[in-house]
Amino acid sequence: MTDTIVVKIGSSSLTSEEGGINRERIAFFAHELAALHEAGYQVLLVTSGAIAAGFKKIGYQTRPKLVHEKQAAAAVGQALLMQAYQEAFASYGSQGGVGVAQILLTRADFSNRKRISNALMTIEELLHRRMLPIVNENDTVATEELKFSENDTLSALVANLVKAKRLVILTDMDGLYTEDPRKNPNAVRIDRVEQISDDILRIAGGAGSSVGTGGMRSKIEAARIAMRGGVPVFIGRVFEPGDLKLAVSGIGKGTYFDTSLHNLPMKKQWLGFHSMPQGRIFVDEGAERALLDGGKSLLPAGIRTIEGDFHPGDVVEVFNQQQQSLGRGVVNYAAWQVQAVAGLSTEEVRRRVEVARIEVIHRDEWVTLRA
Ligand SMILES: Nc1ncnc2c1ncn2[C@@H]1O[C@H](COP(=O)(O)OP(=O)(O)O)[C@@H](O)[C@H]1O
Ligand SMILES: N[C@@H](CCC(=O)OP(=O)(O)O)C(=O)O
Repeated sequence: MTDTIVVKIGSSSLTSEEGGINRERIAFFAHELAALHEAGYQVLLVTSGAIAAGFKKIGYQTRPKLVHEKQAAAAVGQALLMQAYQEAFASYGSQGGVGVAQILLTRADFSNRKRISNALMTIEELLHRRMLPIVNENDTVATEELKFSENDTLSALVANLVKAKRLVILTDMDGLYTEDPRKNPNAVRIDRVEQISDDILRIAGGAGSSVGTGGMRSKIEAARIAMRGGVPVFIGRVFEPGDLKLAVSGIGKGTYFDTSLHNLPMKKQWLGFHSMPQGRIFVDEGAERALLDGGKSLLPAGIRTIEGDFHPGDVVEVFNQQQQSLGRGVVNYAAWQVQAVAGLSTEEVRRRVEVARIEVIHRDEWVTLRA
């Protein structure tokens, strides 16, 4: 079955603070999405930006606050937004680009079985015909939603509806930080979240920029909805060509909310969630790739340094050179033995130490903690 990716782009990434569409950014995102489509994925875009795109044209100085004004601005802006996407997608590649379709939904539609099954059938037919559906809220009728005015929840509902492989929520920040980086520049990014606890919701704070409205909080709440539906989520930034593909493949600039660990066999769940690592092993790029992408075992050749005093059978945590945790595994070596053979070839290792298995961590005893 073809994998489906739902990408949500917020107002702050598409429009300027003063209002109006940022055509350069739309062209950039359209080409990123088209590249994903061309790579064989089924791609759906959930886009905001109608109000932000339309309010100036209708004569408001700043983003309107009253519901009927927002609705009027969105009615003007939605057409401008779609026109900008049409043009941008059509200009992709040399084959006449990628065809797009407009879908307008309200959250209430999701609680009406008939309406939502109609929406799903439409979307499936569009994807089958290799069109790229572009979804926004139907702001003309969605008064309740407009008060909260954010598309994050909508994107999670859409991702669950189409059983997406991943929901990618793009914004102007490269992920969830320990605090709002606009307020505290020393805040640190959280690379991975396995469970959306109250602490995580607390650090997400309130609403964000002046053109966007949901802030980080609504993105985290959306991530929770998607994760409950079994869809892993990425929240982050796509800024340079190729960034979207990286985000989809698990190495993007942002925070991953992953449900995959919940589907692991009991033994690996224990390894990932509950074990107490006795040491840390730092590996080079080759070993990182072998562990994350290749499903391979960890050999001494890829090890740079270690910390802690562990023994065969203990659990250790493995890090890359950027100090990011890659996962955990059961070691077959004592700390002193790893120290003695780090960076050496298998042949050399056999000459220097006597161990039960040549792999420092066998792949069957390994669990990846990065997406
Ligand atoms: N803990 C946090 N980590 C990252 N960003 C945060 C955090 N708390 C609040 N924010 C704010 O959330 C904003 C993104 O939300 P928003 O402006 O609504 O974006 P969008 O229009 O893309 O949906 C960021 O610009 C940032 O200032
Ligand atoms: N549906 C409306 C509002 C969406 C909105 O501002 O959402 P977001 O930028 O995701 O917080 C629009 O397109 O302007």
